[in-house]
Amino acid sequence: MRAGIAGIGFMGWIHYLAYQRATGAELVAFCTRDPQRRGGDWTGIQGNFGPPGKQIDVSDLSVYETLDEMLENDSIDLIDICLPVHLHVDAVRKCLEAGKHVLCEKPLALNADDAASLVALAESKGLHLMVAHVLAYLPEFRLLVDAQQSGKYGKCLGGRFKRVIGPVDWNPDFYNPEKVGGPLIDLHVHDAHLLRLLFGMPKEVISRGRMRGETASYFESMMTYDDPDVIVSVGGGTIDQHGRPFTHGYEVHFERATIQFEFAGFDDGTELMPVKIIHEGGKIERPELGSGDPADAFVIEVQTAADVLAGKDPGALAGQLAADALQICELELKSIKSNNSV
Ligand SMILES: NC(=O)C1=CN([C@@H]2O[C@H](COP(=O)(O)OP(=O)(O)OC[C@H]3O[C@@H](n4cnc5c(N)ncnc54)[C@H](OP(=O)(O)O)[C@@H]3O)[C@@H](O)[C@H]2O)C=CC1
Ligand SMILES: O=C1CO[C@H](CO)[C@@H](O)[C@@H]1O
Repeated sequence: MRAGIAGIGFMGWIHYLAYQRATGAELVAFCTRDPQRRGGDWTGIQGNFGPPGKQIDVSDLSVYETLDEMLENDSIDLIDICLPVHLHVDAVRKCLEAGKHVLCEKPLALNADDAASLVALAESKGLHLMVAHVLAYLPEFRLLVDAQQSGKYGKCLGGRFKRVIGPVDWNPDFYNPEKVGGPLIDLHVHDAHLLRLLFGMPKEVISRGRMRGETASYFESMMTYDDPDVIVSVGGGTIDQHGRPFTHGYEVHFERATIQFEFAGFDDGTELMPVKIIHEGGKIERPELGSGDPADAFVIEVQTAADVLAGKDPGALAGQLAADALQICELELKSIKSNNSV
């Protein structure tokens, strides 16, 4: 698979690093508005994980200022979209119209209708639209999906999930529904996608939350499914207190095992309650889960995209799952706003 990255920011850099390590997925091009970055100076990029950006060798890469120019390169199979979310819909549409497969960073769009229209467009063109929902490739979360799919611990009966951050002062548009969509669409969508993978679409959603403008800033949701035994609660959002770390975690129970995990990224270091699988009968297993570097999951992600172009099932990357995840977030917002279950 020959790929071109659109947008060189935090995710553009992480995806670039992933292509350096992936097999079968080759980065051949990128586009950026920034002349310095077109010259390979990617210093100054720094996200909340991964190494800082550095000078890269662009001699073997085709470099463009705009996506339109990059789309004229017939040798590119797939465009890897690492642009801000408010640009995703136009960018994905353009790529599909130009006959390119797409791997788009999460969330696919700012709302479920736009996401569904992109999925339909890809289908009508016979192209793959994949969404880089990375959680399903992080080993701490992957093992839940694998256990659910293999049925090795019996039915997945439910769980509690959380994903919370401190104040978002790095992005003034964070709570703007036209730009980022607040924590529901930017952050919680990771869990909505995971829940969709584990449990399907909920039958009923009951959410309560604190609003900030048109979007929820902090919320708790209960979800029920066709199977009355399955009970899920999920919470998240922003706590506006400086120093409050990013945290995520879960406790998920199956018929024959319970799995627990917690992570906190404090300013002065990370703290972890590593994954534990508590088996029926009480045996506690502490599985070895790779290097702990989240960047590894992006290598698997681009490698999986290449496998999809070679004929494999898209699995967690399927565009429809990303559209469903946005629909779950919208159901939660609707429940919060109406003070009713939906
Ligand atoms: N999976 C994950 O863990 C994460 C996913 N994300 C997702 O990745 C996507 C990109 O986020 P992130 O990399 O953090 O964002 P950044 O702001 O760091 O990078 C986005 C890049 O898009 C380009 N761009 C082009 N047009 C515009 C425009 N009009 N306004 C702003 N930027 C523009 C810029 O690159 P240039 O100057 O080269 O054109 C910019 O650097 C989002 O969808 C986000 O939700 C983000 C963080 C983590
Ligand atoms: O997906 C993401 C990971 O978490 C970040 C917050 O810490 C989000 O802003 C980002 O979009």
